[in-house]
Amino acid sequence: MAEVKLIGAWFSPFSRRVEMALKLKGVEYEYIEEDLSNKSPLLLKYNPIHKKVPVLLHNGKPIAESSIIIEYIDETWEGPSILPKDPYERAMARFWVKFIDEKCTVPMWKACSSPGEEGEKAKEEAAQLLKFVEEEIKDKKFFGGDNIGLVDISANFIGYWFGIIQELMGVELLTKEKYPNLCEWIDGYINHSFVKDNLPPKDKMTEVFKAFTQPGYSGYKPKV
Ligand SMILES: N[C@@H](CCC(=O)N[C@@H](CS)C(=O)NCC(=O)O)C(=O)O
Repeated sequence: MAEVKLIGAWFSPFSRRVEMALKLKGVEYEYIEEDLSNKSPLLLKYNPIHKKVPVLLHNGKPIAESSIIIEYIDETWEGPSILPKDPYERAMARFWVKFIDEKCTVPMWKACSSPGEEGEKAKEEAAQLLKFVEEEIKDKKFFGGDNIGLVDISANFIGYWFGIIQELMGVELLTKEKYPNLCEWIDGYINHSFVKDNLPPKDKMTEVFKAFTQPGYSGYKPKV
């Protein structure tokens, strides 16, 4: 039997994406929790370039970068498709994942965490970028159509993590009034039985974000 291991961090939206993909396909795997404030020789050996989680090990061979891992999982195991079959739809799914990862996440994070002018600028930028995502989801149940797919899994920061940060920091950016479609997607997404079971508990996540904001905190913190 194939041996599948995942090096991850429980609080990481990127790790959770991969866990969701493995579970969607029904792949059995061993989970190895990484301490990002004191990286293990295992992580450094298998992801020497980025030194980040997640890393998937399949029969001892490593794959890094969550989007690449998810595509690998989709191509390797049978079960519900994570990427659309149609080449155009597949290209567009990749486009939205890239857009969310490379354009949206940092301003969203800064909108909540940066003080003063930088924070205000980030809020404006994030608000505009989220409008594109709002347009894309429109009246679809999921980005993947009727079923959860690549973009849904990959938008888990928007769907879950961001809500916790907003609440903690008292920011009201992604609201029902301004983003009704996206908020409806969030409701459907986080309450979907499969997703619900694959998200870190809100109170534990809040503690992590609280710790990041403490003066003198020296543990792992996302670099933006
Ligand atoms: N582009 C990467 C991002 C992964 C990532 O940022 N992982 C964070 C945890 S949320 C990490 O391992 N950070 C360690 C570091 O920056 O040193 C992916 O999609 O897998």
